[in-house]
Amino acid sequence: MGRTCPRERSAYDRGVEEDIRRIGIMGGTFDPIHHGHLVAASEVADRFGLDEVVFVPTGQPWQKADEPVSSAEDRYLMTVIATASNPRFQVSRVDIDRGGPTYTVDTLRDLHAEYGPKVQLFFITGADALERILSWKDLDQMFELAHFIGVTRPGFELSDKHVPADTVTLVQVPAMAISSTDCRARVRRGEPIWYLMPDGVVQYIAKRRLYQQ
Ligand SMILES: Nc1ncnc2c1ncn2[C@@H]1O[C@H](COP(=O)(O)OP(=O)(O)OP(=O)(O)O)[C@@H](O)[C@H]1O
Ligand SMILES: O=C(O)c1ccc[n+]([C@@H]2O[C@H](COP(=O)([O-])O)[C@@H](O)[C@H]2O)c1
Repeated sequence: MGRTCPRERSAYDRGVEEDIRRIGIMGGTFDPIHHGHLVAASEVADRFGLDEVVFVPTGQPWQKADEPVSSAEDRYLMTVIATASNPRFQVSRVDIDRGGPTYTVDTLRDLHAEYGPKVQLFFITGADALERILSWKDLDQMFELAHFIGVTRPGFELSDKHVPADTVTLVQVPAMAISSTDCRARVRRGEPIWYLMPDGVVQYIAKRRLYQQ
């Protein structure tokens, strides 16, 4: 693993005005959201002294175009349910409401426009997504709009060799061997998903009969 540090806030505070808000962005398809996402966001918020973390469900995840994805409204509501109890967690509809394929460069532009100039954005991404980041749209502009934080994920190597120097910080988070793919397969097979995600999300999946086939 490359550069890591147990507490990152001081490094990023240098030269930063006191009244600048530090906002984490946790983008994902969240089909469904699970405790791997929530633990990663919580851990990064603590290490980087973030004022809040905004969860941003994708509109159309263009790199998952070959896979069936649940409706944006179901994924948005599950994300709201999962984050509701944490006062520092918010959910944004920017990627859903923009329409079309979701590109992180647009997410960051829209959130900068919404939050105004006195904000610093930190985009949180798991090791698997970081591996593929060079395939994302308008990389140079994207890296100018936020600092990227790559987090560990069981089964994947966390490396910053895919990104330009100084654009990403790597962070170890408690290992949660959970994926949305596995959660969907469990529902299909009639296996429990309790405790892999917040109870309200388990109940929402049952109520809406998601992932039955
Ligand atoms: N268990 C986990 N630990 C750390 N990061 C995770 C974990 N699960 C997902 N992430 C990260 O959260 C972000 C959103 O992930 P996503 O919504 O695609 O979930 P997923 O579990 O990877 O879904 P799928 O299995 O459908 O691909 C990505 O950056 C991903 O790397
Ligand atoms: O910008 C891109 O081209 C791009 C390509 C693939 C994924 N992303 C973003 O990466 C985040 C995780 O995506 P996913 O598909 O792993 O759920 C989510 O915020 C996506 O919008 C972004």
